[in-house]
Amino acid sequence: MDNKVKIIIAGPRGRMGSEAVKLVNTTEHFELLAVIDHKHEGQMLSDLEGFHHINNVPIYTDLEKCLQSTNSDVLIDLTTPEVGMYHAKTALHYHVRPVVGTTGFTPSDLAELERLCQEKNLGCIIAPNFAIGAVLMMKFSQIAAQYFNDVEIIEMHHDQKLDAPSGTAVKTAEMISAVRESKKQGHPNEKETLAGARGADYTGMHIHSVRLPGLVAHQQVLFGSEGQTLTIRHDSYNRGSFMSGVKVAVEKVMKLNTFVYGLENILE
Ligand SMILES: NC(=O)c1ccc[n+]([C@@H]2O[C@H](COP(=O)([O-])OP(=O)(O)OC[C@H]3O[C@@H](n4cnc5c(N)ncnc54)[C@H](O)[C@@H]3O)[C@@H](O)[C@H]2O)c1
Ligand SMILES: O=C(O)C1=N[C@H](C(=O)O)CCC1
Repeated sequence: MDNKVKIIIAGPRGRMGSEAVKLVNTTEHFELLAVIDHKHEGQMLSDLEGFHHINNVPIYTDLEKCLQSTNSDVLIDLTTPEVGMYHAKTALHYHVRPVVGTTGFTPSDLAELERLCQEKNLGCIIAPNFAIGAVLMMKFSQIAAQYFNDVEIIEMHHDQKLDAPSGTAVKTAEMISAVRESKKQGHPNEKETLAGARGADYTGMHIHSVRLPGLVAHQQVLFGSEGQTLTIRHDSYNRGSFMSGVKVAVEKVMKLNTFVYGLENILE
């Protein structure tokens, strides 16, 4: 019996999932037991392009079947919102701790997962952004919002992203609104002559989503008051930037029996 954390990764061929496979495969105290894909059932990961060097990792298309056949500790999910929600719930039912980077969950999805964690007395981490710099950007923005009531969030991502606004932008807005008095920003009589010009409205602050090829994941939070502005900005230039956060989350979730939403809640 070894002390390695036994891990399943859902979405191994994706931009994030393939980095996570690399991380787990090169971390001594982690062991990749299996992966969940929506195809290639019955094949081995080593059969697939880019993974020839990774031995003894079966591919399942059905998470339940995988959980019944393996003795795993943690499920890392990097898929899509609907799939991620199903995976997180299924993992908890099988007493496996989810670490979810997938974004696009609704508040009721999060509440449901929190309830399930309580019922099962199990840890689960939902992290809209695993990059330490992004977590700091959110924390610094929360501090700044205590002094600046007017704020706009501009998030910029690659054009293959499915959800808008990004999970990071939503989390930033939530953290800011926890300390900011709700305020409808801009001129009281402002009118959009082109629908959407002012972006999404979150308790009166605005969120703008940019999608362009060439981008990875970027966000700036702009504050303004009399005669001054403050801009807090974070840039992820590659998916490697998220991996130290994934590693910490996997390690921490093993010691948790509660639901955690946001990496800021587990960083020391
Ligand atoms: N938390 C973070 O730090 C962070 C960072 C980057 C991306 N993300 C999020 O992670 C998710 C994935 O992003 P990406 O850029 O890697 O996307 P991607 O499209 O490159 O990868 C998603 C993968 O999920 C797989 N998939 C779809 N349905 C599946 C199913 N039923 N079973 C198994 N696999 C399935 C797809 O085949 C694909 O390979 C998105 O929600 C994104 O917003 C989070
Ligand atoms: O590439 C993505 O997709 C990203 N999604 C997360 C979000 O929605 O905030 C984190 C950054 C990258």
